[in-house]
Amino acid sequence: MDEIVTNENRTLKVRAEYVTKQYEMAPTKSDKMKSLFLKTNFPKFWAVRGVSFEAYEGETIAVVGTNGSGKSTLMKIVSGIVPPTTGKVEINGETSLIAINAGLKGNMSGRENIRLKALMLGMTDSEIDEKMDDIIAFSELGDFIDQQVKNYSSGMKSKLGFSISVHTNPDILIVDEALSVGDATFNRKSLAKIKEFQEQGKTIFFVSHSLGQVREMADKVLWMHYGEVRQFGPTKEVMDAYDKFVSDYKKLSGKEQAKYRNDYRKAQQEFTVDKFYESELKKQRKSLNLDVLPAKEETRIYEATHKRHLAETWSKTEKIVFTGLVLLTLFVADKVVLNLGMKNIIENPSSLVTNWAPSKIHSLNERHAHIQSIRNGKEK
Ligand SMILES: Nc1ncnc2c1ncn2[C@@H]1O[C@H](COP(=O)(O)OP(=O)(O)OP(=O)(O)O)[C@@H](O)[C@H]1O
Repeated sequence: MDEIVTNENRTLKVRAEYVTKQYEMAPTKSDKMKSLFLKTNFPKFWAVRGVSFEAYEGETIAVVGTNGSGKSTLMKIVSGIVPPTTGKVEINGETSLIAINAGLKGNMSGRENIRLKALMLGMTDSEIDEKMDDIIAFSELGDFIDQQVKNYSSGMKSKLGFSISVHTNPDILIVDEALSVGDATFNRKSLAKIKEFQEQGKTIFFVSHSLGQVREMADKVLWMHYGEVRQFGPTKEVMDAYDKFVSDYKKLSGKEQAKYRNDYRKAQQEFTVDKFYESELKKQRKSLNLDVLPAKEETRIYEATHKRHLAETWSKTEKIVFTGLVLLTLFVADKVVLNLGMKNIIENPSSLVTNWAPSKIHSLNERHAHIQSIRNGKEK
């Protein structure tokens, strides 16, 4: 991404343009598998519909919205775990996603997970050795650190994930509800850590249902509403509008609420990139007070709104061949090459492609060698 600096001398860290994510509503896991490789007719819907925003160095952005509005999906796209269907996200720096369970391997101990995740995030062995005690102490897991993570409660997993991420010093931190599952003491400590990051000028995204926390911590709020950005701007302005929406919605009768939800869900099913392109053109023409935009700009918007992610353009056969090769590689490499876990890969095989972004290949190969040596050492 080209270095962009605002007139307040702030560097652009994340730019999302016309991002969408389409999911298939497959009822069971095996249906989901089938839909990856065979032609199926499960209904589709758009969990994210044409989201654009920019985030600068030093900004703390809260992502709010009702359940299922697309907050986590958007954060996974920003952190590169899930590819968008169309549109693009440009990142200037290293992201670290803290979500309950994110990137933790259940069949390994907390201590082994610390080493693995830290290696994947680019830390060297000696840096990890140096920070290991601090990470364990911050996580408050005590002797449980040597237990397998699959036996942890969700709060314990969140504490471990949070502790690892804040000690790996990312410059773009994405916290997805991890702040709400710990106990009160841990949450206070986590908030203090986030404030420390704010003072250091990092870019922070956090998903939260705690509206008080949002007002206290965020500079800006991104309000997601049924997959769209309903509003993005200064905290007070957006939160006042959000509070008003919540209180108006609560005043509706049960029947009216159901109609409201159904209308939006229908819009999520009927969304198309073509319709979105047309509405985007109208919006821009109106804001510039023009009947038509310059042809070059209309073409640019067409291409940007229709740009499909590589992983989403593959044919079913290509997916079968690629997945077969990947499963074989993972088997040989003892399933730790990308720290994704089988469940994630089955649910979202294309995440493998995004994690092999060209700029990361060199370091991932190096880290893989490290990881292998840890595994070999452990098995001796
Ligand atoms: N892998 C998936 N396959 C199919 N649908 C999915 C998948 N992941 C998310 N969804 C759907 O996408 C929509 C958005 O989900 P998402 O988790 O992003 O919402 P959210 O705003 O984070 O919700 P919450 O506040 O409840 O955590 C939901 O309708 C969800 O069911």
